[in-house]
Amino acid sequence: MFGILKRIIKLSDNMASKIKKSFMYSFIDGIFEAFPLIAIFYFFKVIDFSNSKDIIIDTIIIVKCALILLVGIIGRIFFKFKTYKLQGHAGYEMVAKERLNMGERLKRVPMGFFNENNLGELTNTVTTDMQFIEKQAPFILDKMVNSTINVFVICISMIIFNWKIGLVFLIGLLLAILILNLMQRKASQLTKIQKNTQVQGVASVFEYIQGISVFKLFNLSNNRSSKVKSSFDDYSKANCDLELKYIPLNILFSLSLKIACGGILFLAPYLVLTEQLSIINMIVILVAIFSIYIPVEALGSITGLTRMLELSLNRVEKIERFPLIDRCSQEMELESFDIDLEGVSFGYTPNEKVIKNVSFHIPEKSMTALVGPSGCGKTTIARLISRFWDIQKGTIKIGKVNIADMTCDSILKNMTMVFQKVYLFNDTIANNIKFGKADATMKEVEEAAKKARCYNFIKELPKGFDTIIGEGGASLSGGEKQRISIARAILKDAPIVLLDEATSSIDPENEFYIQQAISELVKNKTIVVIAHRLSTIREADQILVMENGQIIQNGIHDKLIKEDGLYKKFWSLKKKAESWSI
Ligand SMILES: Nc1ncnc2c1ncn2[C@@H]1O[C@H](COP(=O)(O)OP(=O)(O)OP(=O)(O)O)[C@@H](O)[C@H]1O
Repeated sequence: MFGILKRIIKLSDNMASKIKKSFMYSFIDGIFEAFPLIAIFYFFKVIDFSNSKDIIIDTIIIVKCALILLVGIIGRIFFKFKTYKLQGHAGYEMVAKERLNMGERLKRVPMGFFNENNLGELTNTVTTDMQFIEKQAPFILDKMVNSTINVFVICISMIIFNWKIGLVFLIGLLLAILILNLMQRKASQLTKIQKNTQVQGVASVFEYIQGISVFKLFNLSNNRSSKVKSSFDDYSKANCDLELKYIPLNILFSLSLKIACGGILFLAPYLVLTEQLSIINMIVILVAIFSIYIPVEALGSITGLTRMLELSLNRVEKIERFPLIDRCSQEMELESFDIDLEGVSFGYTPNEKVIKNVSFHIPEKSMTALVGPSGCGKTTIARLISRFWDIQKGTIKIGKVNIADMTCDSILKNMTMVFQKVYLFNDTIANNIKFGKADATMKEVEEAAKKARCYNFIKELPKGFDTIIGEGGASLSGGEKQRISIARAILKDAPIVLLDEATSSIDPENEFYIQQAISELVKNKTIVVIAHRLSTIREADQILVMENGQIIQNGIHDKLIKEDGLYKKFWSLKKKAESWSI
C-alpha cells in the first residue's frame, strides 16, 4: 500500500514538499479532532459525582469545557482549510507539470510507439488517468498516512489506558487488517478489469468519431454504435461486478470492527464492577468507542480508490519509461543542409525490411524527386530523414552530421514538411499559420499567406485571419487547407523541405495556386519531393526511382527516359494518365 506513496512523491517532484506539509496539517487537524473527548474527560474528572444528591457544576468548568471545544473547532477549520488548499494546489500543479512532460515525451518517442499503444489507451491516460491522479492522489495519500498514524497512536493509548480494553481493540484491528488485505487483493483483480473495459470504451468512441463519415457512407453507423454500446455495457458490467464482489468483504470488514466495539462496550462496565476501571474512565471509553475505529474504517474506504490510483500510475509510468528516440543525442546547429543516406535499412517490424541498403546523396539547395510504385517506401524515406523512426542499419547525415547524434528538435527545426494529409488546429487562421514561427508578427503572417496564395480567400472571410477553423480544418476546402499549411511552412523558412505532393484531384484553380505556393516555399531550399506530377519530376535535379525498398535508377529525367527501365514505363503511364480528359 505504501509503495504508492513513494511513486506519488516521485511523480510530484518539486510539489513533494507541499504534499508532505499537507500531511502534517492533516495530522494536526486529527489532534484537534480529539478535543471534544478531552473536554468530556476534563468535565467528568473535575466534577464530584460521589454525592449524587448535591452535584455542583461550576460555571468556570462549563466555560473551560466550552473553550476546549471552541479551540478544537477553530483548530479543525484552520488546519482543514490549509490541508485542502495545499492538496488542491499540489494535485493540480503536479498533474499540470506531468501533462506538459508527457507532451514533450510524446514528441520524442519513435512513431512506432503510437502503433504499439492504441489511441484509446493514450487518450485515457492523458485525460481520465491524469484527472484521477489530480483529484484523488493527495486525498488518498493523506487518508493513508494519517489514518495509519492515528491507528497506531490510538492503539498505544488504549493499551496504556487499560491493557485489557487495548487487547480487545487490537484483536478487532488485526481482524480488520486481515480482511483489508483480502479486499486489496480482490480490488487488484477487479479494478484491472474495470480499467481495461474503460479504455476499450474510450477507444471505441474514438474510432466511431474518427470514422463517422465512412460509417455513414457505408450505412454502418448502427453497426458501430452497437460496438460502442457493447463496450460500455462491458464497462458497466465490470463496475457492477466490482461492487458485488466487494460488498461482502466490506460488510465483513465493518462487522469485525463493530464486534470489537461491542466487546469493549461489555468489558468496560465489567471492569468497573470488578474495580479495575474508574467510572470516569468508563464514560470516556464509552464516548470514545464511536470514534476509535474511524481511522481504520477510513483505510478500508480507500482500498478500491488506492488500486485505481495504482493502475492510473502504471499507465502514466508506462509512457514515462518508453525510451526516447534521442535520449543519447545532443542539441546541434547545422551549417550545411545536404543529405546523405549510406547503406540504410529499415523495417517497421523486425522481420520485414521496407528499406533495403539504400544510399544516395542530395546536394544542398537542389530538388530530389522520389518516384516509384505505391508501397515501395517513398514516404518511409521521408520519415527516416526527419528521424520519426530510427534506422536499423547504415547512417543518415544532414550537413555531414549523423542525425542519430542530434536531438529531434535540432533536426526538425531545420525541416518543413508538407504532407498530403493536412492537419489544422481548432484555432484562428493566423495562429495556424503562426505554428511555423510562434513569435511571428501579423505582417509576417500576412506576407506568408500572400506567398502561399491564400491571402485573398482569407481576407474574404467575415473575420479574416481571426476566423476560427474547425479541428482538422473541417470548415475549409482541401485546396485551401493545403495552402494554409504551405503558408505555415513558408513562415518557418526551414532550409530543408520534405514535400509529399497531393495525389487526390484538386480543382484546376486550386492546383494552380498550390503549385505557385510551392514554388515560393522551395526557393533556395534542399527539397525532397515524393513526386506524383510530371512537371515536378521533369524539373528535378535528381530523380530516385524506387522499387521494393531499393533505389533501382538514379539520374535526371533526360537520362532516365533514355534507359530501358521502370522510369521509362512509369513516365509513359503517367503521361497517358495526364492526357486523359473527361
Ligand atoms: N506505420 C507503418 N507501420 C507498418 N508498416 C508500414 C507503416 N507505414 C508504411 N508501412 C509499410 O511500409 C511499406 C512502404 O510504405 P510507404 O508508405 O513508405 O510507401 P510509399 O511508396 O510512400 O507508398 P504510397 O505511394 O502509396 O504512399 C508498405 O509496405 C507499407 O505497408
